[in-house]
Amino acid sequence: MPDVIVVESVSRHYGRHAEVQALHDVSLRVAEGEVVALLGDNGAGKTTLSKIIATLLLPSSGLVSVAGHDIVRSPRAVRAVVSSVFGGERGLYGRLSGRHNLEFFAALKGIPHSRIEAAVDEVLATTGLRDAADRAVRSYSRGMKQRLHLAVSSLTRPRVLLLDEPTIGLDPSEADRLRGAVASLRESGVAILLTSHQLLDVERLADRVVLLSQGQIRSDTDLETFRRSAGYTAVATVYGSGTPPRAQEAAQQLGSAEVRVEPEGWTLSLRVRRWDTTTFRRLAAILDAAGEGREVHSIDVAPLRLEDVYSSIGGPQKSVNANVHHAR
Ligand SMILES: Nc1ncnc2c1ncn2[C@@H]1O[C@H](COP(=O)(O)OP(=O)(O)OP(=O)(O)O)[C@@H](O)[C@H]1O
Repeated sequence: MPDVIVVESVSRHYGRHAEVQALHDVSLRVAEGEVVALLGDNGAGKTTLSKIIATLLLPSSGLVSVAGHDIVRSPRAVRAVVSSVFGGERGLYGRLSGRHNLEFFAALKGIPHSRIEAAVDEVLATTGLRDAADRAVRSYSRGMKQRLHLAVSSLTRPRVLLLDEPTIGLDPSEADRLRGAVASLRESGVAILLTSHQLLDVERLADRVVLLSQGQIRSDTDLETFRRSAGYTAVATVYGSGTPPRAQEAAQQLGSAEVRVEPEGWTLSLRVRRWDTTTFRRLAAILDAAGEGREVHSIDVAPLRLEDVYSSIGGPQKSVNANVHHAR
């Protein structure tokens, strides 16, 4: 697939004396029909990069092109193929129906009168809003408004969609519907740059994950590699009572371990490289240590979540891998 967004060695600073370096030598590509998730803590530079691609900010140095158009030399051509969805309540007309909002924006975007109806019908279908099309937007749920934003953005059939926190504040089923709408846009070949702190969005939608930290790209991998970079694949939690197991021993044998002791019992949390028979036997040996007077009530094993990967490689670094907490 051809690359639709090409960012090459982009730097951007703010301030009269360039005291804030928001982006430093950033290179990134997004292909047609690809969803790339841009992850990073607050202030990492995500918004700055999105704004540069949307031609709202100029880079201090470096090159950016969108669908073959240079953002500095041909900003109009870029704007014609890029759509941004920042969401929220702003920008929609509450008293008008969803369909009328779309017709209004279609006219504003210069879609010829004869093609407006078909364009509106098409985006209502992709965003799952056909049934609600003739209701006033003020009666829409937050998720429906968010999908209407997406519909407005897709009216001109953009080649690039910049999505910022698309599911924030949505309940799980609304968030799923929104992800469905994004997935169908991706199917139609749109290149999507997704900025989100909701790692479920990333997990469900992204083909690649780019981790930005202090204005620099720390990693750029496919979703699976990103997941593996945490160095473990499962999280096991053991609940029991009596003498707590020794965190240090568990960490040596199994990877990383944390023991929490509470009046009613203890919890052993483990991050294991692999949940297999060797791991299972080692864990059993630790728990079964003779004469320690310990009872195991349950063991939960869950596959690694993206949150765990992010906190282990991108979030605050943990220097200790065996901890004991005593709660009172
Ligand atoms: N207009 C501005 N003037 C000065 N500094 C700015 C300006 N906009 C952003 N910055 C700084 O540039 C850096 C990158 O900010 P940016 O908003 O791109 O980060 P972000 O990753 O989008 O953060 P968030 O997740 O909080 O939205 C931060 O240090 C920020 O304080």
